[in-house]
Amino acid sequence: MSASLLTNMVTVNEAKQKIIANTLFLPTERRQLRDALGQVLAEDILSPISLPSFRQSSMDGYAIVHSDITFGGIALPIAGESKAGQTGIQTLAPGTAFRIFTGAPVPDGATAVVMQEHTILENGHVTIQEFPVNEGKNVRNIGQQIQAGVVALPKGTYITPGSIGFLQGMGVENVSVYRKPKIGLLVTGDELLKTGEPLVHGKIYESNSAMLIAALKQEHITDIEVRYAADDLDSTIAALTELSVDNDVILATGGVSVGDYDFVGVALQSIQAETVFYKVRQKPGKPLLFAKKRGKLFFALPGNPASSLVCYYEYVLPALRLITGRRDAFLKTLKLPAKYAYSFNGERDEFLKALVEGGAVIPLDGQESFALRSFALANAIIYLPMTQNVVAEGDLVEVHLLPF
Ligand SMILES: Nc1nc2c(c(=O)[nH]1)N[C@H]1C(S)=C(S)[C@@H](COP(=O)(O)OP(=O)(O)OC[C@H]3O[C@@H](n4cnc5c(N)ncnc54)[C@H](O)[C@@H]3O)O[C@H]1N2
Ligand code: MOO
Repeated sequence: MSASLLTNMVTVNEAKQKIIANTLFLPTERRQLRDALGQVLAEDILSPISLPSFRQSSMDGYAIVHSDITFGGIALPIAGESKAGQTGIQTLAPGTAFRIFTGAPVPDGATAVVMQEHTILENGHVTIQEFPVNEGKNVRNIGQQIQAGVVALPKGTYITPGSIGFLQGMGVENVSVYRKPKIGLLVTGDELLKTGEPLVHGKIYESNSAMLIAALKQEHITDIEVRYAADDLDSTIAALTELSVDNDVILATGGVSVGDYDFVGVALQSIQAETVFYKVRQKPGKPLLFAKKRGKLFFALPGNPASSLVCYYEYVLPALRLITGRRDAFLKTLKLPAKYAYSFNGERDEFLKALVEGGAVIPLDGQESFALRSFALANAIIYLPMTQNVVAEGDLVEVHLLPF
């Protein structure tokens, strides 16, 4: 690896700050609301209508004038019916009741709805057993949820199924959102076999690409171009060059350390990507490299599977979220008591695969960077800075929740 790549190792915090400082929003696009799940609004959405847009009954029962009910047991003649979907405007005369159903328009003049469990129906009359009946009872008012013309959802909102339901309910069809990134994924390593190929001595089944594609899918990112490069400089340069044409973010796995066959760093230099940092004072994932070129981001992830995935969650995922307009870019962080003692004496901060259970966090067995069994069972990562290298049972530790 050439001298200029051997920059000083950065700390975890410095690396994260550099990612924040080097990410720009991707362009926006207009999308059908129903296709915008997992994207971020690039505009304030003003409510085109009030919700509800007419007075609605929230119960099956009888619409009345509440002041008619001066004592319990008053009987009112049933003068009409309002059912959900009814479009004509109806008017209720004082001293009468309307049969009404949930979601139906409350007739003009009616001031309350009495649920049918509080009534007795006999000979075309309804006896109201409730007293007093408060004005507005069981009536959803116009604009009670939201008034027309106000901000329904602000720019920067992450679109969830709840957001889609809310906007759909006010007739919104299209929204402006930040585009999802296109990802180029470079897999390097002469030892790698595809599933189905016979296992021979010295070879392993390639697993990082499936793992990273799955992680991207959890972020609703599916536009992924995968290339494989042999462990030589020319094919690594060729693959990175091709992946840089159409993609916004290029991820490489493997070949980023100092071995004679680790070409990713040099190849990135050859294509004039500017190294932002190389090597982070962390375990696992020390040789992580972050570079950029004309707005495109390059992450060279260490080949060890657990290192790759830790670096994805701690650095790549936040970068992907930042460029797509998300404010909550980093994994959700909380402090929890450790269920078991743990200590280390290395000179790097540690990320531990962990399980949050019953209000505590368990560091899992098998933290080596080649081992994925612990990751397969984990729902969180414990972050231990070097200043907290001895953890006693019950000590509070920083926990990063994995997305599920
Ligand atoms: N002399 C030194 N050697 C190493 C250092 C160091 O500082 N000095 N750092 C070690 C650390 S820490 C890591 S992490 C690894 C990173 O190595 P590379 O990124 O160059 O990755 P490779 O050598 O290509 O592979 C490492 C390991 O992972 C397996 N691998 C790679 N790709 C895949 C894949 N797609 N699917 C499954 N497994 C994969 C590969 O077979 C190796 O076992 O370097 C240390 N060495
Ligand atoms: O930093 Mo490496 O990821 O420990 O094995």
